[in-house]
Amino acid sequence: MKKFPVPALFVLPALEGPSLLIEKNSIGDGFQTLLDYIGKEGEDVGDDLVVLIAHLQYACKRIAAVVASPFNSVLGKQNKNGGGSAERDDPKPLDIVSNEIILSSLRNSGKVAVMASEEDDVPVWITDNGPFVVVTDPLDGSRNIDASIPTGTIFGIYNRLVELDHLPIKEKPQLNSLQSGTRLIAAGYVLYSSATIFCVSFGSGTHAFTLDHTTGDFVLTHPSIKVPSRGQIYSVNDARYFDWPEGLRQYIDTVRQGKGKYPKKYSARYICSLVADFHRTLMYGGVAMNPRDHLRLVYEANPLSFLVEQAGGRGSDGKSRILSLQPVKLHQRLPLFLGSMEDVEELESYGDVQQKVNPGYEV
Ligand SMILES: O=P(O)(O)OC[C@H]1O[C@](O)(COP(=O)(O)O)[C@@H](O)[C@@H]1O
Repeated sequence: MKKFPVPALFVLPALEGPSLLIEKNSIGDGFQTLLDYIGKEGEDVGDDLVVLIAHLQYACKRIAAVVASPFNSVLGKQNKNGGGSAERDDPKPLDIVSNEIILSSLRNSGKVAVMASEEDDVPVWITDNGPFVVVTDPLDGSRNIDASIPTGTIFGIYNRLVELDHLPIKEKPQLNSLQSGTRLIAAGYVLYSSATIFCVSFGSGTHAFTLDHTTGDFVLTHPSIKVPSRGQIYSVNDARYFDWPEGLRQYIDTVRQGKGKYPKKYSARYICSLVADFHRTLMYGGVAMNPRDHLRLVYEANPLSFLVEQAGGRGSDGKSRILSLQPVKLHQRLPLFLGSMEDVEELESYGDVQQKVNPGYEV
């Protein structure tokens, strides 16, 4: 039998059972956990941000436990009392629990001035001298929870705008939260799936850490992720085909037939859970999209665009770079196209790809 050269590997000794083989990372040796990686010997993001990330990862471990709990079936049900608003969908109890878990961790960190959440009408002012502003969708894809389909937490981190400190408490949380995506200092998501993955960027590459349930640590498993410049997968809810504009129909028809710039027939993948669809796109390339005004600029589009750009890809609203858009309101929705540079650029070249018809779909 042909022998393959063994790549540089190191072996993490397991307490019991088979050893766990993990590819040696390209950032350097020794940065095995998320907290190692962002500490002084790693990317050194600064003490304040280390404290914030430590609290955030703790919150996400708690959410991971809640979504996997046998007792979550009640929490997954729709909130019959509403609780949404004109701009927000009705939250499920699990959305609310996740929101509270994140809020309490951010409070405990002492490092956060404002938290703006997809689940709250207005941002919460936490502490005057907290250096950071956190925007978050605490549990995206919660409509999937009863079927145990993956969900995720999305977050973005900005510096607090000290020049706004003199403003009244009614104004400064909102203005701090409406910063353009170009000002993000970090962003990430946590995927709750067969593995729990914490994917983050501090502005120099996108890195993913997988939860090791034996130690409770997020271990670096995907350093310096590069989204392939071209994929062969499109991800969209194509039951909406007849509500799409002509340009988007043409694009999808073209790549399905292998008649696009990349002469291969594309495959479709759509989980209908943004973090899961985005994570797969980061790994395999292609384009993940929601062409109607549904996903939110502040909580979803900006953080994920930051991550995909840091991985060499593109985040677009079908016409422009997402990160360059100035948010005008907190719960602003927009069409979203994320993925491989060449795929997103090719899609944009069809011009008319934003779905204007948005009748309100039941499922
Ligand atoms: O119904 P569509 O247009 O396929 O939208 C699905 C998208 O909506 C989401 O479920 C988020 O919407 P909600 O915030 O209303 O749950 C994403 O996870 C998913 O990608």
